[in-house]
Amino acid sequence: QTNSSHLTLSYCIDPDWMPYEAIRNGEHVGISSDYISLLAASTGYQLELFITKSWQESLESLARGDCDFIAMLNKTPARERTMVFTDTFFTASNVLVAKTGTNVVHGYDAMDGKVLAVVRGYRHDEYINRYYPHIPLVQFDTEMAAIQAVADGHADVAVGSLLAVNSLIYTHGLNSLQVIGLAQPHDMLRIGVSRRLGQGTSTFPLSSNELVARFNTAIADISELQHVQIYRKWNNVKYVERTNYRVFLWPLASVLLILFGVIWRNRTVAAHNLKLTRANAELERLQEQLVEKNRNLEFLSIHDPLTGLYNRNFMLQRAEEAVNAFERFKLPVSLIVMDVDRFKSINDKFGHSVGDRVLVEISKLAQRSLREVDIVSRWGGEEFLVICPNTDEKEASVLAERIRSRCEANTIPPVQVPITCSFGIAEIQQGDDFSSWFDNADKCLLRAKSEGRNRVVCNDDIG
Ligand SMILES: Nc1nc2c(ncn2[C@@H]2O[C@H](COP(=O)(O)OP(=O)(O)OP(=O)(O)O)[C@@H](O)[C@H]2O)c(=O)[nH]1
Repeated sequence: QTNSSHLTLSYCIDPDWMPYEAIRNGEHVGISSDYISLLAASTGYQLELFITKSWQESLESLARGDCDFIAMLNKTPARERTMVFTDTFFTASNVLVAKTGTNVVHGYDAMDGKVLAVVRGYRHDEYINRYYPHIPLVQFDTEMAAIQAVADGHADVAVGSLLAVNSLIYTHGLNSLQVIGLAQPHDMLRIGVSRRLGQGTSTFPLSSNELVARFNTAIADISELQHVQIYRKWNNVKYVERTNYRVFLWPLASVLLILFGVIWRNRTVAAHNLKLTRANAELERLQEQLVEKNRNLEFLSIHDPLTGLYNRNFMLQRAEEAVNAFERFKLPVSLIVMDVDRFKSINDKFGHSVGDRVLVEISKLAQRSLREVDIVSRWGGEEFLVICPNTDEKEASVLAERIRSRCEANTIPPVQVPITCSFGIAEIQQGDDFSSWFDNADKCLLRAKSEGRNRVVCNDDIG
């Protein structure tokens, strides 16, 4: 009679075959670890992991009797010599892996001289040697080493179980590799119980066949839901993570692209705006220059550039207006013609620029001496003309006298002596046009000159 709760069995696994099984920090992890837990619970046996460093070592440990069974492996004719196998409790596809861009290969018949990487002691090693002896094989200790050999160009194709291959490709970032086809046969994973069990030195009360029968009962009890849960638990977190990265990659790239687009556009617009602002500022400056020039032109068109007084053209227009206004309103208006005395001698003696300065000073003096309403202009050379609106001859002669006396009292350096002026005045008469009106004033000026200069002569004085 056996008390199953005290019965202990040790088992070996492949220490590096995720997600099927592996030893991590001395613990059994992976798909087979969950099945072992279910079987332990179902049988009541204590199932203990015997730690090994490689798959080869696990097979050897079983052969030596260090472990009683192997947790998960395929049945092969060679293995059947040392093990009795349970029913299959997990199936998985095998795949061929090669560099991205390699043609798809359907099975080993299409290998076409390619060098195939396999794991030493795995079923494929035995299977290909038996059925496809012409395929050149290179053997590696782990699936990772076999796949890495393809990535590094030491082999053309590697064969491995789908889940493990996926896991390795994605956890190790071997982006240059891809699955190029399915490889027969599929994995039909079972427990392999050592034929030594129940024989020789074995203290276990059941024979290997009896234990297999016991395990088969437990395997049959595993529900489909439990199978699915185990599969989903271990099939393969990394793969999902990586898929997520890809899901985010395009949106992220699009967002970055749009962001760069917006930044680039803003920079372009800003640069364009800066150009526009500068162009506008330049335009404004030119416009101001133009306005200023127009203002100068306008000024020059009606002013004398030397003295700043109105010029002859402007004065002619104002004089015509004065004649017209007189014809309509009969209000008195007088004309004063003023001429600098002996100006030629000033030019001759002191030079033309001193002569210019004298003209400027006398202009200012005349302007200061007249009323707001009077219009004073430089008529030509050293001759000035003043229109005095609402002014009769007598009143105009008072104005002229004021200018005359101020000139006389004034000296303009370097001319030592006072510079005097002579004046002719005529009030407009009925029937006068500008020409006759001016002639009258000019005659008076000639009289003033001939009578000794520095004096004011009115039309009335001539009679
Ligand atoms: N410096 C200067 N001289 C001028 C200007 N316009 C005319 N003149 C000179 O003024 C002088 C006028 O001389 P005249 O017409 O002989 O008369 P005046 O010397 O003033 O003698 P009276 O009029 O008879 O008193 C001439 O020599 C002209 O060359 C000017 O804008 N600047």
